[in-house]
Amino acid sequence: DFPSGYAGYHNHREMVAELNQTVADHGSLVKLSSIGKSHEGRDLWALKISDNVATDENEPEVLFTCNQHAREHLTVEMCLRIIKQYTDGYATNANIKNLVDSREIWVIPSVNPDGAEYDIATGQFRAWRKNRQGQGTDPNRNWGYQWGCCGGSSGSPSSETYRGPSAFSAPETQRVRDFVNSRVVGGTQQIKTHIDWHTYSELILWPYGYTYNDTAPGLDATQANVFATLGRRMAALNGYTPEQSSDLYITDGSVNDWMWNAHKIWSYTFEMYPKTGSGTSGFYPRDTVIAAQTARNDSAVELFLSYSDCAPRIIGRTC
Ligand SMILES: NS(=O)(=O)N[C@@H](Cc1ccccc1)C(=O)O
Ligand SMILES: [Zn+2]
Repeated sequence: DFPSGYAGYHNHREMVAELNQTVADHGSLVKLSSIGKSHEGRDLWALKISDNVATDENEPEVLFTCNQHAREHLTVEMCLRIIKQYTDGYATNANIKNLVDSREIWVIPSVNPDGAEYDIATGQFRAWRKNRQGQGTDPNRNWGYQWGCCGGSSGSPSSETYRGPSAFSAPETQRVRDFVNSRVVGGTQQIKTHIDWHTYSELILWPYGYTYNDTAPGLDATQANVFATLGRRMAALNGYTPEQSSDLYITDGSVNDWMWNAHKIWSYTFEMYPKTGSGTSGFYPRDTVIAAQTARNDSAVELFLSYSDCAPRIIGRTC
């Protein structure tokens, strides 16, 4: 379990209990389902939030994924914050009610539960990043677009950025892939926008990560402008630094590149608090920061949801 000073973080059992409590408290707004199993057999939970939640309505869908990287425990708290905002807030906040009524919101609070549990299993943090297959695969180098193309990952199993033996070799990326693929209804991908939550550095990142170029096959200048404009608008609200992810460093096989190329989903990474840290200490802020550092993103998430029907509207275009 988490060491003292970190009890406010949810371990896997506590996270599942929180999801079940949300179903108990807001049964008409949420539907909890498993999209399958992790390598070690833990359920990968997805919570759907919407009015008429049992019906697949013709509404734009939004996906939030958290905890691809095991040690980035603050991101689980961020996904739980989004769930709380858009369920508890429904009855009292008109903006929240409008967004829940007009969208279908999917939240996957832990993509890598095996790694997250391994990181805390001894009661001392292990600074574990990857999943638990063999020496570990980095889920965020295992996605199937430009996998291993460009020096943005490692072929060495011991590496922190090991891409795996093949694209989608990790059960966890396979399950999220299959879920997203399943949201193609009548030939149209219903999920329009996505945020993948990470720590740390306080950044908002967008594709492509595999190339330094702003435009590349499947991503033209107008689309790059939409990514940057919406990214900058969100950064103005949470104080993070907005940039194309390759401005940070080249990555290949990241979730954002696949979401965009395979489905044209406007897919971002948010790197949360802290802005800087000494090595791995930055991954372990005490639980006293959880409330402020998750609520810090409330307005950026609200703006994101408001543009999720048509992100190009941010630059005055129609869909
Ligand atoms: N969370 S992190 O420290 O691992 N940083 C992320 C940053 C990142 C995320 C998405 C695309 C490119 C880069 C990573 O996957 O390397
Ligand atoms: Zn990460």
